[in-house]
Amino acid sequence: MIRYNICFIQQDDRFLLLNREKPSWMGCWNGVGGKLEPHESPRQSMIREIAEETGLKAAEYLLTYKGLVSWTVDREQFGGMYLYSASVTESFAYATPRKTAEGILDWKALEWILHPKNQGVSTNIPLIMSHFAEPSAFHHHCHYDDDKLVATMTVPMETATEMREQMNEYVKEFMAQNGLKVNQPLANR
Ligand SMILES: Nc1nc2c([nH]c(=O)n2[C@H]2C[C@H](O)[C@@H](COP(=O)(O)OP(=O)(O)OP(=O)(O)O)O2)c(=O)[nH]1
Repeated sequence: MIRYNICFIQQDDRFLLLNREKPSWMGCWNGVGGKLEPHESPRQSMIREIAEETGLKAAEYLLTYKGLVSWTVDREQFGGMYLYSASVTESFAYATPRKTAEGILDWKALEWILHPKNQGVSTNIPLIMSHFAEPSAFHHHCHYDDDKLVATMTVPMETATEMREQMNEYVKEFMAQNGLKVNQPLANR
């Protein structure tokens, strides 16, 4: 059910974003991350993805678990990703733009990422990142209809052990509140 992870690597007020070459993501700046491999913990997977996509080693940043992002699409698909931030020290030099096998990496200012008219970042990033300064982990859910983001919610997520249960409950409540129906129990997706 939660098959992906994503990390926003931070240095001062800028974030290292990836513009993937994959047709589905092209032209869209997003965090670093990908799919969890079987038997990997979310954190192990995040460290592996960061290394694969940026070359950064675990000793070079401080990884913080920020919560969960999930989405429902056209009342059919349901997906989720573990959310992390990573901070690198002020003095750490990581030159960009950098062309990698996945696409282009570049530092982007938070102000640019959050700008209301910015269409160059993945749609839900400004919403996710506006909660980044909060000290506790949160769950952000978004619903898309016909490729448009039509409803979102953000709730605090207190403990990792309650995470999956909480997520299902919140999503069911959210779907009901918005008059949306899913055809199968969310847990089986
Ligand atoms: N901002 C944002 N990111 C998303 C959403 N959905 C989603 O999969 N992502 C993230 C998760 C991953 O970090 C990335 C997907 O990358 P990808 O398409 O290259 O993943 P992949 O399955 O090929 O994984 P991999 O080969 O890199 O292991 O995008 C979304 O709705 N919003």
